[in-house]
Amino acid sequence: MSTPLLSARGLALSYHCGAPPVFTGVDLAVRPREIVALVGESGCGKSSLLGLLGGLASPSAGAIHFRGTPVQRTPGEVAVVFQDPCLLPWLSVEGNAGFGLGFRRLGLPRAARRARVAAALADVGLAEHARRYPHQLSGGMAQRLALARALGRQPALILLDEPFSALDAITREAMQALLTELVHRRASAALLVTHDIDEALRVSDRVLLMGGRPAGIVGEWGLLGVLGPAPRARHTPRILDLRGEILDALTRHRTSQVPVHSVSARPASYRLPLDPLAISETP
Ligand SMILES: Nc1ncnc2c1ncn2[C@@H]1O[C@H](COP(=O)(O)OP(=O)(O)OP(=O)(O)O)[C@@H](O)[C@H]1O
Repeated sequence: MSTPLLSARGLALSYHCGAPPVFTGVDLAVRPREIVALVGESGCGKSSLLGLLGGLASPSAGAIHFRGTPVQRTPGEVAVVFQDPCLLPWLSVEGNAGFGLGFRRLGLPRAARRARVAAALADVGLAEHARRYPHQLSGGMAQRLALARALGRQPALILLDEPFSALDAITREAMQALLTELVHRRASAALLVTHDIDEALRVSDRVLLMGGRPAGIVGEWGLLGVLGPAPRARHTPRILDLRGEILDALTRHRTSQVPVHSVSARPASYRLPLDPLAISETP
């Protein structure tokens, strides 16, 4: 098996000295060309874990390795995409896509920067909107631009924190297909934090479930051999079985005390809400 691009061993995080840890003992790995989905109940620590992996905070314990080497700072080969596209309103689409590429430490000549931005905007279908400004974009376009900004760095690994959760269902599916296509074509890898088990089953090669208190990785499902390559059709019988399995595991490893109603009587056509545990059973 190939060396993981990114791996974590025994990661723990407490936000304050003496506070109970949000998670402990987290081991995970993301391999080249792999899309891994991280799912779990709201508040269990998914974003906090992604923040550690993306270098936005330091762990209380444990180690992060990149290409097998321990790292203190997240390398430039890792890019992060947040739920909020975080665009700079005074910069054009082109300017936002290239933001950061001009940093001196990257040493990128102007022509190379322009080529990267053009390629990234073409990849996400925004080439013809390069001169627009963020207020002239739809939510889906803004999210594609955030993805283009990450792609411009030509990352080996993209960390995504619920990047599509604010989009309508059709745009979300288009973005999911785009993400899988880009990861496969650019031979990179992705770790996707999502509330949405359907999304995890549609786009990922492997699902990790975070849960418990303090949280940890409590379940893992390899999808590639079972469901074939992503993106996948919705609601095939095997996907529905797996969705039930993951939801049951999620319920067993709950973090919070939000009441949960029976999941067994749910019809096959039941549509998961964004937070699968915030279920109010209307007849
Ligand atoms: N900066 C912070 N300071 C203190 N506590 C924090 C901070 N950020 C998050 N937390 C706490 O850490 C826990 C995990 O939060 P986190 O946002 O990582 O969960 P999550 O699984 O991503 O949630 P959601 O799915 O709702 O986004 C929560 O109890 C939260 O209140």
